[in-house]
Amino acid sequence: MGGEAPELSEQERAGKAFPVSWDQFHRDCRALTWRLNEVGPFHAVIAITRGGLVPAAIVARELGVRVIDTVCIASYDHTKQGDLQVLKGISEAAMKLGGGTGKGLLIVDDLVDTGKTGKLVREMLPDAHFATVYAKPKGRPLVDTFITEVSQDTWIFFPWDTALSYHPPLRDGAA
Ligand SMILES: O=P(O)(O)OC[C@H]1O[C@H](OP(=O)(O)OP(=O)(O)O)[C@H](O)[C@@H]1O
Ligand SMILES: O=c1[nH]c(=O)c2nc[nH]c2[nH]1
Ligand SMILES: [Mg+2]
Repeated sequence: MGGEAPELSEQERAGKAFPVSWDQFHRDCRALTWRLNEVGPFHAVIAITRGGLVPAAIVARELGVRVIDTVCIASYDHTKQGDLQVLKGISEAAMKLGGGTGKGLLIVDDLVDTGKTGKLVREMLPDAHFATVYAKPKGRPLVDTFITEVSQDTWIFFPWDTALSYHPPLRDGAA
């Protein structure tokens, strides 16, 4: 008997699902921009890839920012977080625009969860403004501006990771 219990993924631990449609995501990004418009102007947007690319494009479009750079970080293998890997750092040109500390730069990501990714980027650009569309409680203190908070035990499903599929009715045999 015995044997080790299988390690649960973030999603299995999370349990609750929060699916987000393209329409909802676009609206939430626009709402984020309304808040950011009070804080800017910004010299450039720094998208944390890959999840930050879509909100960064929408926010930059609304704010009229044309300089967009990326910091490429990977940590989740599907729903399980491993070590953070910086695959590409911030470009020299963007660093220069932020005076070396990120002043006047806007970092954008889709969400903060544990806050590990956000913390790493904040260390690279301590004076930048950090915005995410969604925030979970553990990562929330790292973010300057966000739109919706979801509980730590919720998994957010983004429209680029999902597809429409059949859902059986609640009552057995009702199909
Ligand atoms: O606050 P944390 O616990 O660090 O998690 C948040 C990060 O995790 C996801 O990225 P992921 O590493 O899965 O890569 P992706 O953006 O390429 O999907 C998400 O887009 C955030 O960047
Ligand atoms: O699609 C995702 N949904 C989440 O809730 C999450 N947390 C970390 N990384 C995540 N990716
Ligand atoms: Mg990401």
